Amino acid sequence: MTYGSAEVLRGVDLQIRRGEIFTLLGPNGAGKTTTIEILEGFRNRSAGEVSVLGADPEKATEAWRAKLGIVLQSWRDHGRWGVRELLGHIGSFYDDPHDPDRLLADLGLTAQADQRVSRLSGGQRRRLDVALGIVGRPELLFLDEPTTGFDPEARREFHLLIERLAADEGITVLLTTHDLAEAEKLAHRTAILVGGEIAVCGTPSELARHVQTGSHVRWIEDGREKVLRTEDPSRAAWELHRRFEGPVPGLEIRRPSLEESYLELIGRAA
Ligand SMILES: Nc1ncnc2c1ncn2[C@@H]1O[C@H](COP(=O)(O)OP(=O)(O)OP(=O)(O)O)[C@@H](O)[C@H]1O
Repeated sequence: MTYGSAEVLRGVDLQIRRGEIFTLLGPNGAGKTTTIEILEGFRNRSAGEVSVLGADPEKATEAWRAKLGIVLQSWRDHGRWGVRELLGHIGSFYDDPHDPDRLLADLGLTAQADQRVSRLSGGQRRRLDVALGIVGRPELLFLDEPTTGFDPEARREFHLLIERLAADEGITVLLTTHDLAEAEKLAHRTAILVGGEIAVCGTPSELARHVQTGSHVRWIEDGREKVLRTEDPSRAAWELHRRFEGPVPGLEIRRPSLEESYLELIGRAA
């Protein structure tokens, strides 16, 4: 995918299964939003093939669009609307919408039903965003960085909600995030996008295996900390022991956390 002459996606090859919670993880500018905008049919691609629910998003029909739920990164302000009123209004565009009160109850927004949207907290607005995304009973829900700005409690509740939607309603969820812990917690599978390419794709344990390669061996030499990344830390320690002709000052061998490995991966690829 190119914007003018700038190539921002290169050979992104993905298959997402029905009923799956799939996260697209990556740093700022990795191409996550561009990818999902192409899948949503909001952005025309410059090359490649795309099929979403059996159709090419560029040739989308209204019937195809009605099967999607879309929660955008930026809030489209409907601040003057009442919460229930807005949900009922958006629902009226669909054939078989959810009952607004039921949905508000499911999302923990019953107490806010008669409030103006502009009065909601950030977390409540995000939950309303999700309610708006699912009111038409979509088969596929796109969520672009849904938990940005959430406190830990709101994040946890949101994760439970997404898990429930996938389990109870069989909705396929594609969610973008910067947060590795979120992807690990929530996703059946995750693709890490770095610089427009998929660096790794798999289940949380596959991700850990791919990303967490090697150990860090640290020691002090000439008054400075040295770090070696290696697949064979015992050999490295043995060689250091020989070189120092005895105990190695400050020797430490540690397997990096998944978070550290991820940061290293995106740092290396950037
Ligand atoms: N309309 C546009 N015109 C030109 N370049 C764009 C446009 N939209 C995005 N880009 C560039 O494409 C690249 C990918 O952007 P994109 O928004 O897809 O990344 P992202 O992974 O969603 O980032 P973030 O996490 O910051 O939202 C970036 O370098 C960005 O500057």
